[in-house]
Amino acid sequence: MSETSSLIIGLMSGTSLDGVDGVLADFAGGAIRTVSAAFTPFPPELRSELMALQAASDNELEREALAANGLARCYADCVHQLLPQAGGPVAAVAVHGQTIRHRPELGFTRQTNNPALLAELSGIDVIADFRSRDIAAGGQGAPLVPAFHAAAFGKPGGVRVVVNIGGIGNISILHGDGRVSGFDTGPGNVLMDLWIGRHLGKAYDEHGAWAASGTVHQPLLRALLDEPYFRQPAPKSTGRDLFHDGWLDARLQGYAALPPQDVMATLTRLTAVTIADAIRAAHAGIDTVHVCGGGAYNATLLRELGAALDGASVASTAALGIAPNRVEALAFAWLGHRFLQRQPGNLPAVTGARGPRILGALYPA
Ligand SMILES: Nc1ncnc2c1ncn2[C@@H]1O[C@H](COP(=O)(O)OP(=O)(O)OP(=O)(O)O)[C@@H](O)[C@H]1O
Ligand SMILES: CC(=O)N[C@H]1[C@@H]2OC[C@@H](O2)[C@@H](O)[C@@H]1O[C@H](C)C(=O)O
Repeated sequence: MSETSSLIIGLMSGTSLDGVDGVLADFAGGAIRTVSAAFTPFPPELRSELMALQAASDNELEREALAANGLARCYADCVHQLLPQAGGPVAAVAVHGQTIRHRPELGFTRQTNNPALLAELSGIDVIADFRSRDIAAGGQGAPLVPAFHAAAFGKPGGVRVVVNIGGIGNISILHGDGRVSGFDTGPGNVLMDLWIGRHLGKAYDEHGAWAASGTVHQPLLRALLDEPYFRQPAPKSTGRDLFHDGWLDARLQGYAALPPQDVMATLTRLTAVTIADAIRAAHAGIDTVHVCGGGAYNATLLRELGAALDGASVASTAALGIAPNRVEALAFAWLGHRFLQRQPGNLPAVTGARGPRILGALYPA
């Protein structure tokens, strides 16, 4: 480990399963600064294997180990894209891994990865496995980004709301007195991606154009909203363990005649209203929300979110200085920085853990 370097690389591959977002960050003097960013898409075979590993399947122990090796190679590619901009030693690579199971109620979460191989391929200390200590302390192990949102976006004396819309959605309410609340709201893009993939063979609905061509179907929306997770009190977190194709297909029974673009419009509305309801329940009278994650590029979704919040203004985190597609990777760089300082990374008020804990495990170079 380079004790003197303030540079840390953060790597995030999230529930959308599109690839690896990486940032090279500089934490010198207590600042949080992005030096450069990179994206490494997953090779198609790795993506489909990671997708298959989201549910129980044949010979999954061996297949998971092989996928972890493939992932580590993708992470190493992303690190090698970022290193030329470092201009000096990098203290550590902080890597999330790929969630393939998230079952805090059973006492585990699994972010597959081979951090030892990444340390070998990069020659840099690797910090991995950020969620399991929080779960060991009775927490959800997620969401972890609210602590980073508070550090990067908090506004003393005023309330800020940050919404991450990745595969899953999660909110952070940053209160003016320093208190932070937050939880996973439910589906972000995961159901929309699934639906457009099935009908148009596309990875996602570019700018929400397809959804905008359809009409929201109220009975289907009510059927989708009739999911106990939405009413469950925080702390709570979720993932593809709940929101997968089987979940959607069960609720679509009886709606086979609906035009697919109407289903898309309804799924987009579902994401917007579940996020808006969660924000309203956590704090009344919000006039602005800041969105990050890939959903920030879906104009229809942002319009729906503003409407569901009674006309509140919806901006991207770019307005606060960090591009929406960089926030999560930067959050993991920050969590790596906390680990190196032996500072807690979790917020017990968010995850429900018994107390603050240092998150992560070190694989020396
Ligand atoms: N131009 C765009 N138009 C519409 N949607 C987009 C656009 N760009 C990205 N997205 C959406 O954002 C998703 C990727 O978001 P992101 O990378 O934040 O997710 P993630 O980090 O994998 O998920 P999570 O935060 O749940 O772990 C894509 O799958 C797509 O649905
Ligand atoms: C178990 C897991 O990987 N959860 C992810 C997922 O993607 C969004 C949401 O669900 C959030 O809970 C979390 O990611 C972010 C980075 C978090 O921990 O805050």
